[in-house]
Amino acid sequence: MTDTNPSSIARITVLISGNGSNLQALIDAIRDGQIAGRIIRVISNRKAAYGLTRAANALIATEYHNLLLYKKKYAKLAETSNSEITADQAAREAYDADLTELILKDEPDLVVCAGFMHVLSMTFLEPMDKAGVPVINLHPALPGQFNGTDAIGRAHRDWLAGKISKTGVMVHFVIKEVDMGEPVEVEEIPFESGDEDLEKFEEKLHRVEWGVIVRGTRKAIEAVKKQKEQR
Ligand SMILES: Nc1nc2c(c(=O)[nH]1)N[C@@H](CN(C=O)c1ccc(C(=O)N[C@@H](CCC(=O)O)C(=O)O)cc1)CN2
Ligand SMILES: NCC(=O)N[C@@H]1O[C@H](COP(=O)([O-])[O-])[C@@H](O)[C@H]1O
Repeated sequence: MTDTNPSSIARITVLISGNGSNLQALIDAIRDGQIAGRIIRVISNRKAAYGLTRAANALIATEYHNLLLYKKKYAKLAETSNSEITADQAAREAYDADLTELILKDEPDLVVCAGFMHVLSMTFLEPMDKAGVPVINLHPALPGQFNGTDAIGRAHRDWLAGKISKTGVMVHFVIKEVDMGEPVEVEEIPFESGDEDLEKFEEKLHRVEWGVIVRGTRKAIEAVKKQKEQR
């Protein structure tokens, strides 16, 4: 991508699992010219993800990539094989390899995990790295804190227990170790009186996320551009 031609528009693939409010923040930011990019495909690991509807409404290509099909296929294979790895691990690795193929055929410049609730294995990360396509993830916690699922609930409980006084949101590069990749954009959220209600606090945190995912995606695109110009 260079600044003087249309290919300066970054091709972005977004992975989701749910409501898609962060996907919507990206769609709106691109529409408003805040991100020099185009979402070329939205892929969900859950069929009922409302984010698929948001993508379709924005005329973005969508795909449902179904892990269950792989689990059924490899459970059957396991009955007749003495493979070292479990059927579940084989299913996940095959799923991830096919997910990579699905993504790379679109020739994206960047992949954004926006509430993608699936731990990615090396059969995804290695080919993406080899293809030079960075993967970033939005996580509702500060670097090194509350990795994994239910990060918001866990932070909120620790605050109520007097263990912490702040949490936050980050966008980070995706590596094998979940939520341990280099941060790209971080915003702290100090807990305040009135945050005792978890549902209301989650709404406050989601509003912070919508800004962090836009700034983090923009920074990642700038890093990709710089890297390509240095080649
Ligand atoms: N290898 C990596 N994969 C993913 C990362 C990462 O940093 N490294 N980030 C995640 C997103 N994520 C947290 O930000 C996350 C998503 C899902 C899980 C998890 O435990 N998933 C379970 C299924 C849970 C469910 O279906 O509700 C699983 O995959 O078995 C942990 C962290 C994207 N992937
Ligand atoms: N570990 C990853 C994780 O917890 N991601 C979280 O999933 C939600 C997706 O919301 P959305 O579907 O409305 O964008 C967001 O809160 C995001 O931080």
